[in-house]
Amino acid sequence: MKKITILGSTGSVGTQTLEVLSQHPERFELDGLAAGGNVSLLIQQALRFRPKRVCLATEEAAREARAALPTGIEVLQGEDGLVEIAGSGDADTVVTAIMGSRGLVPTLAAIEAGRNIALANKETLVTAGHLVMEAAKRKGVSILPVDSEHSAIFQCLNGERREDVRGITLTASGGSFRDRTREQLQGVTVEEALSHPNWSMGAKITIDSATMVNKGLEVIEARWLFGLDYDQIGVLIHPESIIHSYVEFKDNSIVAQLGLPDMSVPIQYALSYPERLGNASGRLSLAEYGKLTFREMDFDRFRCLALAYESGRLGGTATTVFNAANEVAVDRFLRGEIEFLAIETVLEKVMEKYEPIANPGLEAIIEADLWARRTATSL
Ligand SMILES: NC(=O)C1=CN([C@@H]2O[C@H](COP(=O)(O)OP(=O)(O)OC[C@H]3O[C@@H](n4cnc5c(N)ncnc54)[C@H](OP(=O)(O)O)[C@@H]3O)[C@@H](O)[C@H]2O)C=CC1
Ligand SMILES: CC(=O)[C@@H](O)[C@H](O)COP(=O)(O)O
Ligand SMILES: [Mn+2]
Repeated sequence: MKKITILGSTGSVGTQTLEVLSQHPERFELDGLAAGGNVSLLIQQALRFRPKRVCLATEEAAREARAALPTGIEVLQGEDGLVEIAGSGDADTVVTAIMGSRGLVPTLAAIEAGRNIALANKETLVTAGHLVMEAAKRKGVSILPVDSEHSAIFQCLNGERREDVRGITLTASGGSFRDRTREQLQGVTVEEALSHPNWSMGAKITIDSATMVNKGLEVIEARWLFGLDYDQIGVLIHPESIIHSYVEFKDNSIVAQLGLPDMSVPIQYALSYPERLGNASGRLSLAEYGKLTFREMDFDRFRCLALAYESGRLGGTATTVFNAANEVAVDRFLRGEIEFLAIETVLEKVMEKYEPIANPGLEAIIEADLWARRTATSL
């Protein structure tokens, strides 16, 4: 029986992870759950799955959960509770499904405690990939990708020699506005931006998909997960989201992973690896699709992707700052404070003002993250 802790259990990835667990009760047992403010859903989840401990973001939410849950379920609270739930207990695998760089410190705590990581929270690797990968290597734990593209690459690389890899290509749906010109992006609404053509996901990643920041974060995530140079990581628009990504080898062979756009597959694989388990989700029929289409990435149209590559190539704290500035800009857009196109402007201005630090430790990372948040808020 594999014991699982989920950070971010009430979100899109978190709820789908619990569905995977419920499909395989003979294989998985829940150890801990952590959520932000959705107390009623967390209580329902805890009553159904009976973890040993849960955590909520605030004291008020934790009090409400304590009143509703049996005494056998310990209720923790805040950032300290999150670190405790990630690093103590009996979990074999911690699923990091919190949004944002807030996931970094609990992920490091889980690694230090020897847990394997099923990593959905890409912002963790963008913020401090070198620290996470070094800690994982030192502790001998696996970082198993949940992000669909990285799960695809991970599957394509299975049993292959790294020196035989020429490069990888991450596919991008193009997001909510893929058929619009830049001019047609003036004045788009939050509701329009939240309407993803293929995936149902949390608000922040859906906006990232529309700006193409999501693919930028994924390029940086891939650099750390697979130890590649940025020149070896390409992006291709694939509107159907059926080919989840592919690897090209030096003999010109391309190996791709295909499937319906359904996160239960990569979530389950990260939990069951190296085994594959049955999945009640739909099966892909290529005959039904008939054809799959592709378009060259346009870096002038999707300027944020170019900025992500630039920050990745600068290295050090540049990606920390890129990520934190983006988190603030997306939040401001979602609250109606800035226009959609201003997300890009905020990113450009913050990056222009910043001088990255090479090989930063955790303290320097946290400082850079806070600086970027303050700067992105003030623009
Ligand atoms: N959704 C998807 O299909 C995919 C997502 N990802 C990545 O996975 C991560 C999660 O995405 P997604 O599930 O869409 O996001 P959601 O916004 O749907 O969920 C975020 C989760 O984080 C929780 N949370 C927020 N603040 C805190 C806090 N202070 N302490 C503890 N938990 C907190 C939320 O709790 P609450 O709701 O209770 O406030 C919620 O459970 C992101 O990094 C995203 O990029 C990657 C690939 C696919
Ligand atoms: C499901 C998943 O992994 C998301 O990151 C998804 O890839 C978003 O789609 P696009 O960024 O390709 O629009
Ligand atoms: Mn993805």
